[in-house]
Amino acid sequence: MPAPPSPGRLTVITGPSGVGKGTLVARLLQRHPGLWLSVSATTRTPRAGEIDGQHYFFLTRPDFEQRVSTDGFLEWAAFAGHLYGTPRGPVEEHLAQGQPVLLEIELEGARQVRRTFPAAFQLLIKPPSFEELERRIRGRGTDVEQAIQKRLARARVELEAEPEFDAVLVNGDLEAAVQELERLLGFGDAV
Ligand SMILES: Nc1nc2c(ncn2[C@@H]2O[C@H](COP(=O)(O)OP(=O)(O)O)[C@@H](O)[C@H]2O)c(=O)[nH]1
Ligand SMILES: Nc1ncnc2c1ncn2[C@@H]1O[C@H](COP(=O)(O)OP(=O)(O)O)[C@@H](O)[C@H]1O
Repeated sequence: MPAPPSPGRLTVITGPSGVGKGTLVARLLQRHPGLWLSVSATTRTPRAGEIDGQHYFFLTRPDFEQRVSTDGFLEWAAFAGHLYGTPRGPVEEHLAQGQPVLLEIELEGARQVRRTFPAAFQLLIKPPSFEELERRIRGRGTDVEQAIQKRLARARVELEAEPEFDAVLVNGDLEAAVQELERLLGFGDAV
């Protein structure tokens, strides 16, 4: 059983698109408001209902590249034709204040964090099956076919990286998965 997230602990959550990372993290944050979730920057266009500064910071590609050149990202990567990055300043500030920090990022970013923050806890979320993953991406209704195809192709690579992770969580039954996530992060039975 891992120790409760110590003050200033960094946790990385990775997993294929549509596996339920956002859903799980939202439930976790509701139950544990002391956790802080990093808001990423991206060059992709907002989906219906996504708010700039809340779900993502939506940047133009030149603005994103400018921030790369000034070392403004803790990590960044290309995914399905767009760029995604973790703004460095807020993460460092929250960690310095002793607050546990969550990053919800794809595989290449997780690998970069493994190099720069080797003490970070790295968790892979898996679907019960590939067919269920595809059902969830399609059922979400947020992506055009081309974006779905890119995400499914990438999903196979991400799932093959399982041995790189400190822990693996299968998101089958949602409530059971939230409880397992709490256990893995050291919250025990606390709700
Ligand atoms: N490396 C990296 N990946 C990110 C970041 N923010 C989000 N991602 C990942 O980018 C991928 C695509 O995210 P998104 O376009 O929101 O699609 P979704 O995963 O299908 O909801 C997901 O795997 C996210 O975890 C980031 O700051 N850095
Ligand atoms: N345990 C689960 N069982 C069934 N559907 C789920 C589960 N977790 C998430 N979903 C659904 O799957 C879809 C993708 O979830 P989402 O959180 O957007 O994934 P991600 O952030 O990993 O791309 C959403 O429609 C969500 O409601």
